[in-house]
Amino acid sequence: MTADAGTPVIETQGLGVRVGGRTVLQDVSMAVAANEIVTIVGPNGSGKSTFLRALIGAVPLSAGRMQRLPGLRIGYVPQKLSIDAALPITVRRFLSLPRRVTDSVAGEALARAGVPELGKAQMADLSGGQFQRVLLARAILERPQLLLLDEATQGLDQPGAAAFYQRIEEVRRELGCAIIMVSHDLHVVMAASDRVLCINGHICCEGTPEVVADAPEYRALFGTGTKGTLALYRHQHSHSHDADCAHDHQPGVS
Ligand SMILES: Nc1ncnc2c1ncn2[C@@H]1O[C@H](COP(=O)(O)OP(=O)(O)OP(=O)(O)O)[C@@H](O)[C@H]1O
Repeated sequence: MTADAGTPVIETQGLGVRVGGRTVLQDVSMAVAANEIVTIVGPNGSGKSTFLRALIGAVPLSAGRMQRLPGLRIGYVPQKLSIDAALPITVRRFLSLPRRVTDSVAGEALARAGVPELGKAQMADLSGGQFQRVLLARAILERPQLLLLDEATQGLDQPGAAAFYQRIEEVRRELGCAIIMVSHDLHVVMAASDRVLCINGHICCEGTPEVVADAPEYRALFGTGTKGTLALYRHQHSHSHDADCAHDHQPGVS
């Protein structure tokens, strides 16, 4: 099914998640419309990956509600996926795990991900950028209505990351899907996003990239110059939190 523009494909109200007895996320309310690209930024350990995992149903909610379009097809590119280098497996076979797909479906997904030539390559032989493209191809095999990407450009150099995000825009255009992505490549991602959510256990601020870049809460986290990644690790958190927000606010903690 397709979503009307304006109908959220996914929505959370007062979402809370506890992991290992700690509140990792609280009171997260957001909605993402069809065809929208939303980026989630926040310091290490602020709950970004946990939020994506909650959206796909991999971690239970401890509070609040989540609503998805009925039968919503979701594609997910995880932050890490390790494949045993000793295990010979081609890209084509990898795309058929865990569910077998036809050659035409696999070929179309690889083409959309920008790596049509890689079907016969061994997974272990791929470069970091090629590997990420193959993960993207796997996530879009079933033409998702919502695509979630968790730091999909980790380990790529800046041109590689920029090319990847450009491809994401094309995928959005071709499939008409909504996209939620977590990224540390602030400057690149901010340009590619319709909306940014800044999360630190809760939503600190949100809006268009321009609005968020100017928000005091964002500046408290990332510094006044958008020097991107470096500022992220110099996390100086100044605004107050509710007592139940157990995030420890240590820079560099993941
Ligand atoms: N399986 C788990 N068991 C215990 N604690 C966890 C687990 N998963 C996440 N956490 C904790 O939850 C908090 C949020 O983690 P999460 O991975 O969501 O943060 P993040 O914002 O994605 O961080 P990063 O930018 O480093 O990837 C962290 O304090 C982390 O230690």
